[in-house]
Amino acid sequence: MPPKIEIDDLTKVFVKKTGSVTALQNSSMTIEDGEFVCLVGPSGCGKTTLLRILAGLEKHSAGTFKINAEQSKRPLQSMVFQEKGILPWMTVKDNVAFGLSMRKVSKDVIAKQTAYYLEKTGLTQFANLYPSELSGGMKQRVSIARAFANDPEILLMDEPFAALDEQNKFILQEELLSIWAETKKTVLFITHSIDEALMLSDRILLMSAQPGQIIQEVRIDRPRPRKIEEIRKDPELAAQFVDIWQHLQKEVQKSRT
Ligand SMILES: Nc1ncnc2c1ncn2[C@@H]1O[C@H](COP(=O)(O)OP(=O)(O)OP(=O)(O)O)[C@@H](O)[C@H]1O
Repeated sequence: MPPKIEIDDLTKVFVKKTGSVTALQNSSMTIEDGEFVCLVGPSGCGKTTLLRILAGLEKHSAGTFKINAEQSKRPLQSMVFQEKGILPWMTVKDNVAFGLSMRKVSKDVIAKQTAYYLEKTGLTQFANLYPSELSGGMKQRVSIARAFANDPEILLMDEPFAALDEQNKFILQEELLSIWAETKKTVLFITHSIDEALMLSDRILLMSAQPGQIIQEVRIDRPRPRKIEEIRKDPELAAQFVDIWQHLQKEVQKSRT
């Protein structure tokens, strides 16, 4: 099977009146079908830009990328953002159903898929509430439920849990992993948290300071769900934590000078 995502020498230059910014330069990576990959890198290195290009929200300046689709009727990608991902004028249920209803899927399928992911994310009893009535954690559950219900070829997640408290973050990470294990979707997930990357990933890709390039990859061969205590106790994972930490320190330093 070909890789699910193939990115070759991708470059993005933002041209502004005051000058231009090279957000990505000759960035390359391949992501296998069903892989969960976290992108980690210093602020401003182009992580969000890369995701936005893959989502079709931004045009790249040079290079190529390809998302290999399995089914022509499926959307190529769904994106989950840190905030503002859900529509305030729609109920929880309608938000989850949104992507499917845009695709004119039959009402029965929409009802079934929506009910399934509401249940999976613990939202069934809140189905008729509006976003303003929800906590931050519940809003992110709605985003995740909608993204999976949409049944895309790949999922793009841009720091989806960054604004949540530690407890909620942990619960949502577990829920995400449980749905991912069932669906085996290919996920590209941006995080600033090394712990989060170690908890979730098959592979962590480390990016350089701007302009962003992939400069190292770390494989995490441990069964999931992983517990933070296990990550701390495991000498290999602890060493990987330090390695990634040092890499980030170095790149942050570079981006400041
Ligand atoms: N629409 C835009 N116009 C001009 N410059 C932009 C635009 N979007 C991003 N940039 C610039 O591109 C660079 C990369 O931004 P991007 O948001 O991709 O970084 P990031 O790695 O996601 O950062 P963070 O971790 O802080 O979210 C930054 O210098 C940013 O200012």
